[in-house]
Amino acid sequence: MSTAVETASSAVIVAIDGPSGTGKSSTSKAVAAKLGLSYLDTGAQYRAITWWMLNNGIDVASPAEIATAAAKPVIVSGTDPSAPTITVDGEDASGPIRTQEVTSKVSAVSAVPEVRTIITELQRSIAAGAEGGIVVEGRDIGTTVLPDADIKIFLTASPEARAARRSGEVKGSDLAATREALIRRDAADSGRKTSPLAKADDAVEVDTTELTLQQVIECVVTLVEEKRTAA
Ligand SMILES: Nc1ncnc2c1ncn2[C@@H]1O[C@H](COP(=O)(O)OP(=O)(O)O)[C@@H](O)[C@H]1O
Ligand SMILES: Nc1ccn([C@H]2C[C@H](O)[C@@H](COP(=O)(O)OP(=O)(O)O)O2)c(=O)n1
Repeated sequence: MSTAVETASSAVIVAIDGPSGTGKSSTSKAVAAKLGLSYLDTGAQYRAITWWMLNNGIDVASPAEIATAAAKPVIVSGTDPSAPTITVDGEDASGPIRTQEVTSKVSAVSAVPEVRTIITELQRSIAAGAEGGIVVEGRDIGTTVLPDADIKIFLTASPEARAARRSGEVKGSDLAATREALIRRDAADSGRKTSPLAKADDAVEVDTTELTLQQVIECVVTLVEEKRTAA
């Protein structure tokens, strides 16, 4: 499998990775909008394939069943940062992929190598087609999907900060339970065999615990602009 992604020479590819709640999606969308780049949420694609498996009677406790079905759903991602979209077999999946059921199963589905091969190819073809450049966010973008990205960022934050951010999104959610669920998902995502959540050696690590979202966005915009000027 080739990892090289060819884009126009002026097109910048930005890879943003990190655990849940570190600010990847909010930062990536804002940076892409500010710099006129496309935007790809790779977590949404893993959520979409998980949603399809759950809807189609696949036993998500069985890696063999998941592997056999992995190529069946047609997942399409819209990459406008001001209105990102995701469809599965032509159906809008943006709402249903965020349910608790999908969140609790997505690590198991995304650990299956056949799933990762298919989704990784899809991600590379989207990045290659983004003529003006793209911000791609996920867990393995800098290490596996786009190892030649022009700039790689790895966002971190304390589990407490991440849990507070996540439970702030859902009215009446239990902070301790959210924290435990986050830690469990991070452990599964970091511990899987195939392209685990990891910082690439050449990624810039940004700890967002004490930063506002605005500060993180400015930091990443500056890093991308410095890179563009140096190129
Ligand atoms: N630096 C920050 N400070 C406070 N809240 C933040 C910060 N970054 C992101 N958030 C909020 O935290 C939540 C999770 O952010 P999100 O971008 O979805 O993270 P991720 O994509 O890494 O899971 C969102 O509600 C977002 O607005
Ligand atoms: N590049 C990626 C992106 C996400 N995943 C998997 C692992 C994650 O727990 C799930 C969901 O990712 P998503 O970014 O939507 O998660 P959160 O926004 O942090 O809740 O998908 C992955 O394995 N590889």
